[in-house]
Amino acid sequence: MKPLIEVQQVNKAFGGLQVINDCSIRVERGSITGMIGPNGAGKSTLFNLIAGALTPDSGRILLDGEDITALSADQRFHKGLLRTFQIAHEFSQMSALENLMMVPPNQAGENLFNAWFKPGLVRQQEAEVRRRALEVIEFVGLHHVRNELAGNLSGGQKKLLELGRTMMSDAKVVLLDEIAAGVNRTLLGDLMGNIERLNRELGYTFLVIEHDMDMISRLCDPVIVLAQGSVMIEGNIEEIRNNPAVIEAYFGTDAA
Ligand SMILES: Nc1ncnc2c1ncn2[C@@H]1O[C@H](COP(=O)(O)OP(=O)(O)OP(=O)(O)O)[C@@H](O)[C@H]1O
Repeated sequence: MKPLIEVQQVNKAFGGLQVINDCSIRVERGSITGMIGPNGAGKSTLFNLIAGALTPDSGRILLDGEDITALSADQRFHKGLLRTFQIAHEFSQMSALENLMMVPPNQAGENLFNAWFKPGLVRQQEAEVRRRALEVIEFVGLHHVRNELAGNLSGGQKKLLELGRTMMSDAKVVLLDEIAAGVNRTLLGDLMGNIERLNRELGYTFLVIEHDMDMISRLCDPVIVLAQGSVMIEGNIEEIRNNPAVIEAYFGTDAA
């Protein structure tokens, strides 16, 4: 079967610095693929290249077999390639529920033609969006704070809300960039449980960059280790943990 994401021999330099170096990865449909690597290995740069925030100097990026290298981040989003973003400042003054209701693209309410000529349709679609937002907020465990301003939520609750926002659109694959950072262990447990359920029950595919090894061990298979802009090794977490080259890349040659 075709991989959902395929990065083929991608290169990216900033000035004279070759940050991504003939890098090829595959993210299989239905997987939660982890990506780890030492600081500066190029993980965030690779995410930006996949999401469309950066353009590669050479190489191709495919989504479900289609070459998306020339598409903008927005066009990739509409094809179901989503990335969690921090809640933007302008949304912090809206309730958690309203934040979810803002997400769906192609809302009929934004279409002037529909607003003038099909007001019934707009009301019907708004009701549908609200129903879905209520389901999603229940799913991510934030029903009790649905009317709180997003800006007043704790760090961990904001991450759950970000995950909820990705669920409001039709995602094929979700890129998660260090979502464990700054989240307390209880909420992190909820977050991981929700990612597992999205994967198992709803068929979401994930690509996860994470420094938190507990999270990588619990969720991810396979795990890709990136070093100096290319793949050092890929395998399950045990293979990664026991690989001497990985130990050296993380801890230096003195590591026992
Ligand atoms: N826009 C940019 N301009 C110049 N250099 C950049 C730019 N973005 C990243 N770099 C450099 O590219 C290298 C890789 O950075 P990147 O953030 O992709 O690594 P990372 O693996 O995500 O690191 P970390 O784990 O610390 O987040 C670093 O040396 C960084 O300084």
